[in-house]
Amino acid sequence: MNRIYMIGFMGCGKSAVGRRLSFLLKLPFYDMDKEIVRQTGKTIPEIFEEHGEEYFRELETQFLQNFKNDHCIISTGGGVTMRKANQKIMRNTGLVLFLDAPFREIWRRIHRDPNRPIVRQSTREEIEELHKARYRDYKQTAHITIRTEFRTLRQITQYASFQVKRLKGE
Ligand SMILES: Nc1ncnc2c1ncn2[C@@H]1O[C@H](COP(=O)(O)OP(=O)(O)O)[C@@H](O)[C@H]1O
Ligand SMILES: O=C(O)C1=C[C@@H](OP(=O)(O)O)[C@@H](O)[C@H](O)C1
Ligand SMILES: [Mg+2]
Repeated sequence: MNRIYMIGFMGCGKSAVGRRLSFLLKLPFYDMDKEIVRQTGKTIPEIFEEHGEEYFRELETQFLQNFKNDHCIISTGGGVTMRKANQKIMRNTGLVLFLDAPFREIWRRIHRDPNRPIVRQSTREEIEELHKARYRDYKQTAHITIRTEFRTLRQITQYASFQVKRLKGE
């Protein structure tokens, strides 16, 4: 299949860049978190509070296993690479783009956001540890790593588009 997946830590820009890239490449856009909210009728914090993180992880895997559309852009949630099965599905069904943002920038963007339950429950130090712990999985899963520091959303989107076309031989 011919999908484009955006991966990376919370706040690295997956949703924002994914949406812009979908306009640029004229492809439908899906945000996994939004799809899960739509399917369950619950917000992400509600799912975490009522059922726990493991249940949310299961919903992510089910989404990846059951999703049928091809030729589209999918922005994932920052924890999607925690499961090897998810890594495998993504690599086997599309191109995987990792948005690599510096932690201080990530923290600035996410620390006051009430919609990210993991941030709400943790200290800055804990989130920084999580960023470090996940970094290798992002790198290993991605076909392309894009460093976002000092780049605007527009520049990142254009660079992503260029890399996608290059890898597809267009
Ligand atoms: N390169 C960037 N420059 C400026 N703002 C950015 C950049 N990348 C992301 N943002 C902003 O940071 C916030 C978090 O981005 P978002 O796309 O929701 O991240 P993610 O989906 O990876 O968690 C949004 O308000 C977004 O517009
Ligand atoms: O990193 C994580 O474990 C999570 C990231 C979130 O998505 P974003 O990466 O879009 O913030 C969302 O899936 C959930 O809050 C858990
Ligand atoms: Mg997002």
